[in-house]
Amino acid sequence: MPSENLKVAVRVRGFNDREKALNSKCVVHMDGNTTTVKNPDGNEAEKRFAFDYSYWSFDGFKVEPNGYLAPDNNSSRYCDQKRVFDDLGVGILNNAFDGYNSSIFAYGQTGSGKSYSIIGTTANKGIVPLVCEQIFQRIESAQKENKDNQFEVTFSMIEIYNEVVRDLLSSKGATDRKGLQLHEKPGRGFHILEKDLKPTQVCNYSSIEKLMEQGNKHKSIAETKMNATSSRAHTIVELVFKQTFKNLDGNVMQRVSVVDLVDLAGSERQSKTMASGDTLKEGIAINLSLTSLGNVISALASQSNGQNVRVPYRDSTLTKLLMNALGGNSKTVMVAAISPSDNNYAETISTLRYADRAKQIKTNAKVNEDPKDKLIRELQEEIARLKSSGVGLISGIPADLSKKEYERAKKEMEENIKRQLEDSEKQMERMKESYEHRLAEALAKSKELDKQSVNDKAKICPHLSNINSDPMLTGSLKHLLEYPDSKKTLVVGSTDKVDIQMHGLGVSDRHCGITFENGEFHIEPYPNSRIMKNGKQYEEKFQLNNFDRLVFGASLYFLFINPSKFDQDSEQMVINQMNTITVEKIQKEIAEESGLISDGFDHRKPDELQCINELIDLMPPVEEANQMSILMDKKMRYDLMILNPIVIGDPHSKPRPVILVRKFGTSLEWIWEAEKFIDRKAVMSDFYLDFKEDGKINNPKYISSDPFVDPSDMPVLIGVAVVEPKCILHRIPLEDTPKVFDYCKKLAGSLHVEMLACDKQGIVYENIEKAIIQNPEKDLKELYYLIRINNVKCLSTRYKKIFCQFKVFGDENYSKSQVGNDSNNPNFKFQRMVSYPDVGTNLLKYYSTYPIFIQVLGIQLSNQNDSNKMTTRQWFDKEKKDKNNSVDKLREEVNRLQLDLDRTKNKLKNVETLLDYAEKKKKKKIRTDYIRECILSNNPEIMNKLYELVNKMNDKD
Ligand SMILES: Nc1ncnc2c1ncn2[C@@H]1O[C@H](COP(=O)(O)OP(=O)(O)OP(=O)(O)O)[C@@H](O)[C@H]1O
Repeated sequence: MPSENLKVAVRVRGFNDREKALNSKCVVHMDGNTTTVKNPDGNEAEKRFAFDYSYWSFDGFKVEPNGYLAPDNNSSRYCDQKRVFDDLGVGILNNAFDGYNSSIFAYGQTGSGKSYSIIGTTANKGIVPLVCEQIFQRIESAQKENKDNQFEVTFSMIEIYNEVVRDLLSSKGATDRKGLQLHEKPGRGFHILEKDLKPTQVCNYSSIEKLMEQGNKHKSIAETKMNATSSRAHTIVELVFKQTFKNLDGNVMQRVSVVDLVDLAGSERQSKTMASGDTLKEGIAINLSLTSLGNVISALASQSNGQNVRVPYRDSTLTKLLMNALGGNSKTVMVAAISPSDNNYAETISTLRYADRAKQIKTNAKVNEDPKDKLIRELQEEIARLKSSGVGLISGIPADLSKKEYERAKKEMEENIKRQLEDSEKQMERMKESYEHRLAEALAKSKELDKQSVNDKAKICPHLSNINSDPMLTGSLKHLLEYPDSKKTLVVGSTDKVDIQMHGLGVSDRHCGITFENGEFHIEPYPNSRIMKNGKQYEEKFQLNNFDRLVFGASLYFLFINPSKFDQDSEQMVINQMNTITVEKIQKEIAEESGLISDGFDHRKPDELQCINELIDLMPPVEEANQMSILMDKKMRYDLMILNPIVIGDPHSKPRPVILVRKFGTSLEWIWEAEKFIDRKAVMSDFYLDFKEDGKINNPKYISSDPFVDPSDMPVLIGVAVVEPKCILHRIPLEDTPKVFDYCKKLAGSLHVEMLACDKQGIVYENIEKAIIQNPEKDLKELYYLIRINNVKCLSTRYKKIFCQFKVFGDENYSKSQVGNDSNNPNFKFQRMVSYPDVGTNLLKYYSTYPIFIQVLGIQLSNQNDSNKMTTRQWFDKEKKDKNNSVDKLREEVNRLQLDLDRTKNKLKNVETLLDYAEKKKKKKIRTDYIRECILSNNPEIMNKLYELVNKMNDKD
């Protein structure tokens, strides 16, 4: 079989709710096999890519009554699941029957539609279920044709998270932290030993469906139990397909083909992780596999172009396992899933570039022969050889052999051949037996799965159904609310001694009770447990209604479903509800309830909406980090805030959510960018799992670098000072003492700054009058100046080693002053010469528009350390109480002010009415003591007296 290129398909989905709310524009166009992406900034040419297939699933579809998305008319360009299967899935099926290995892997950012193409939904099945479904249909017809043909299909489902491989079909294996070991075998690459990962034999599609259900369930459990994020995991479904049949010569043949279907982790984290620049993440292989896959693809592409480069398969678990799929014996397809939206432009381009490199890869698939098949073939050859050699020997018996000797040799030979023939036939028989035995086992297992299926029960029984950030995992966990015997309360908790076991951060051993009384379900939270219903936290018992959204602990989301209360076609109703409720919606509800986002959310400007969406996404991990801090008593607190980048001296960025990190009982605090926090949270989770296993914090990995906090000797931003540099365009010297403000816009100190125009040699113009340029637009051809930061006056004594940094037009990196002495008012005498030998319009515009932001940084000193006075939980409780108290105090103050204001308004009104009265009575003057009395009094009787007095007044009074 000649080598062939890896096939690449690109698929663009429709806008999701978030993109619609952001009023996104579609930047992707497809024409034939060409995909074009337009830069939303409009100042770049369109980028074009050509792939084997371009699938337009953006628009032009209708929803059929069973939920299937189909083209809305004959001329529609919409590409549905069937088309993808016809193009890619059928090829995989054919390969499997022809004895070739095949692999398909989906690449793209989170939410771009990878799982949709690979797995799909109940109504819109993807490649995996369709391939599995059709494999059995083909087997059935092949067996009808010839009863002797035997087919065997085994199924396995694994996940790679943080470089660890886990068996998703085993409840124990899915949460085994150490995972499965990879072994290398020459000629076979890396694989997992059968004793560790025993593929399950399957005999029909429904057993695969159930295994996938089970795999998803374990994936959801593993995600919460291990505090991991499913979009960072790679899922590999492997089908091994064996065919045993007689060839035209009547010889028994066996063909084995391996089909790998890979749903890769979201690709966007790769770039963001790298961008966060936090070195601590290297303590854990957050997504080493995806980075390595990129490197392997690049190397293979270079190899295909004739370059002699090493392919770094061994760098990661994923690349080891995909070694064959990518560069060896396999026919491979890659689906690049992209979002149509302008907001995702950068990610889309990066996905398409990745795919573009992948399409250059060449693979070399061969028809596979199973080792057992090889054995059979060898045996048959042996038999043939023996038969023929026997004959040869008989016919070639030396002439000098006596007749007796000849007869004996012939007999011996025949017996030998007979024995060997019997042995080989027995061996073949045994192989057949073991196949039948395994098939019986598979059938028994399939029946077992049937018994376990809670999905059927959930159609009639009230239950809690999980909501996952990966829509594919939503509904994969169901807790039935069944009350055995006289039980009135089902206890929910994290141990195996409760009725409903839930794994997840912040779920206590005994978290809450669910009671069924008078036809209604109620939840009673137990002390210190976090339970939310429809966005609101409850500490008292509350009632459940159909489709209530529940949060247990930090981030376990469930929907309450009581089918007995449905009056219509219940199943469809549940599916419809499930489809509309997402983790994002639940988080939005919580954010609204807590006042983090206010009314009018949907009418905000796209930039603001984007920022709020990012904030909503960060809420669960922030809650999880706080829970881990409590459980490990780390004395740390994480709070979300929106940072206006101008306050940190970055005028070119948009407002964004960041995390304020504080150490209780000290003045230490840090601001972490979202990317850094997300990476750190993954390390914290790993750390936490170690802690949970050992009960103590002793992993040497974290002794020197604690993921919960930054090292105390790391400089932090104290504040920013702003200098207006426009005068330097006129060569007018500037001496200023700008104030330094911190991120809360509080005064943090001041600087002494000078900007002095100079010549090319750095000599300051002495005659200022002569140096001045009236019209820089016309006359300024070159610009040289010195910028000096003479000293900093920092108001707080909680910093040492203070220094400044800034950028001016054209700078890539910051100019840094030297580090000051340990005083908080260091004298730097820092000076830098800035040179522009060619002044252009951009420079003039920049200096006239933007100030220079000088950042002041320093190392924090903690003036007090009361951290250990209380446990982290007590610190949280205290802050909550203090906040409530301060809210109560504020409320009192507001009420008092309101009363004062009402009183003042009344008094003013009295004065106005008195003056109106006087005017009506044609009085030109009014006595001041009457007005004073009017202001002081609020009594109607006195007011009436005043009217009388005014009436009696004459203008001489
Ligand atoms: N071609 C499509 N047609 C209709 N809906 C789609 C299509 N592609 C994706 N979707 C929908 O978009 C959402 C996100 O898709 P999906 O879960 O497949 O993304 P993903 O890339 O696998 O994300 P993750 O990395 O989180 O697993 C899902 O609700 C899915 O049903």
